[in-house]
Amino acid sequence: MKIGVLALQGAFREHCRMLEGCGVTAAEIRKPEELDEVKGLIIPGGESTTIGKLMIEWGLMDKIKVRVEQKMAVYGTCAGMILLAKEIKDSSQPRLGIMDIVVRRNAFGRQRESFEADMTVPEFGPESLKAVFIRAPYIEEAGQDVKVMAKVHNKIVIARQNNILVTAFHPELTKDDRIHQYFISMVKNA
Ligand SMILES: NC(=O)CC[C@H](N)C(=O)O
Repeated sequence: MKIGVLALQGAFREHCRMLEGCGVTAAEIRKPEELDEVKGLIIPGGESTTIGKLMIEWGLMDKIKVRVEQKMAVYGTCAGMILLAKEIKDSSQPRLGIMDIVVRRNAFGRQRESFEADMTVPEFGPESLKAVFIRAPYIEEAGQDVKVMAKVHNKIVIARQNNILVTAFHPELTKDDRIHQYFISMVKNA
């Protein structure tokens, strides 16, 4: 099975490494036609304004939307989560806008530019998940069809809406591959 990682800007190499470690072939995606060869897509962390602009410039914005509507599984990390959100607080930046969530960018405040936190994810069992947050957003509101999977400091940081998964943090920067394993099972069942 082949999963794509949007490789325009940001932490895409780390996601590829993580997927390969899970026994899946990872493909860096830069052109719309490369999407035809993958069953799922990861949108990495980085700078959401830059990634959004490049998605339009490279002709990927509409094609990704159509593929997700056709049930391709997609997983957005941090900036990737921002790009999937229907509403971004105080911003009109380009986005896919396909998940029923309201996000706030750089939301944990200045002292919390970057931090680690442990969280419980009921789907993953009792062992807590350590996560790295870097100028992270959080989900301020989630629609009816959105399943909240974990919170940190009482803010939503993992959520799923059908074939769309998002995390406010960067699991590709840790050794714990449970989020990637979970996404791979979403791709298999899509
Ligand atoms: N680690 C990240 O992806 C940071 C996201 C970045 N702060 C943004 O708003 O796009």
